[in-house]
Amino acid sequence: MAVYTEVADEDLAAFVERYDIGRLLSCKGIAEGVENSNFLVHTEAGHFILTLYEKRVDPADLPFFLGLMQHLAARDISCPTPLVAGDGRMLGTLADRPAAMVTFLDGMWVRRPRPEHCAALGAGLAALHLAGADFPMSRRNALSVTDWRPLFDKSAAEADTVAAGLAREIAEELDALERAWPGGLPSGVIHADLFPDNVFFIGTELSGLIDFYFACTDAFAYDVAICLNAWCFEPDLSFNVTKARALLNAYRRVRPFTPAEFRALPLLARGAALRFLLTRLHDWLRVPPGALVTPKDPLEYLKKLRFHRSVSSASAYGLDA
Ligand SMILES: Nc1ncnc2c1ncn2[C@@H]1O[C@H](COP(=O)(O)OP(=O)(O)OP(=O)(O)O)[C@@H](O)[C@H]1O
Ligand SMILES: N[C@@H](CCO)C(=O)O
Repeated sequence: MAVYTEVADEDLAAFVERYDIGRLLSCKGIAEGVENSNFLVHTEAGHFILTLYEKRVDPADLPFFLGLMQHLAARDISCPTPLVAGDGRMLGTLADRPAAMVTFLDGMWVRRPRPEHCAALGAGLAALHLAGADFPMSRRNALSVTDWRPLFDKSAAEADTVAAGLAREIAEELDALERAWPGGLPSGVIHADLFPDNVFFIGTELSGLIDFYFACTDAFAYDVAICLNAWCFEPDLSFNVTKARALLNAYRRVRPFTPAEFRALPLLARGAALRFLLTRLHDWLRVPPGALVTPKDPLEYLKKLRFHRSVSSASAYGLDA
């Protein structure tokens, strides 16, 4: 579920009136997503998405996220464009939460991506990286290599209740990644959570990228590694090299990899797998009683991590040097 906050009808109508989008006709809560409360708003001017930012989003980061979407949309990246209210602001307050309205994107996310989808994703990701190059703001990645150990510390004592030996395996992986994590790779704005449920398609054509609320400034190839993890494994968690090759080749046709990025890819993929293993483990151990949210399986990412540990070069991902 992702409607944590109920909004009174008159407050919603007053909020919508701040924008030049005609009268409010209807508003429905959206069940998907886990972080924020989202509503589909219909007005005389069309459909929009209203988001109320819940506690995991730091309000200080909102100008970065909203400014980034505005910047990318102006450079032909199909992403939600924040609406600007009559007072010139993109951010308002509704039901005591920071709130914004963005444009609605057509398309659906793909439950079982095929190589064609992975190729479209690769090209879209590279285009996003290029389009973000002149975005003037920056945001530190709050879930990068130096943040993983403090995050793990919160779950270490209970990790073995999820899988025997998990605490030790994560601790060893952390040691290895902290020692070897590459610095100095080409960096800029990355999405950092470009999973299939954040990418809309119409047929095999990519129609939109959403959910920029983990976006930050970090290595481009790390974003690619996140996508390799999220898009290129089968439901039985076997690695699909055809999908990886499609993703990576489409990416590099738009933005070629440097030799250092090429070499770093297996390590970055391990790091990306560990990042999602750790956030999922944290959430798995803290499901609030009675919550309607289904936590995501941390062990899926343990298996992906083990795969990347067995990889010695980017050619295992279908990439020729
Ligand atoms: N601009 C948009 N156009 C169309 N639908 C959208 C848009 N933004 C969000 N949605 C719908 O709302 C759902 C939830 O959005 P989103 O993934 O941003 O929520 P969240 O709670 O922040 O996410 P998550 O749990 O993935 O971090 C999406 O799956 C999609 O169905
Ligand atoms: N994409 C994340 C959750 C939302 O950010 C995951 O699958 O763990």
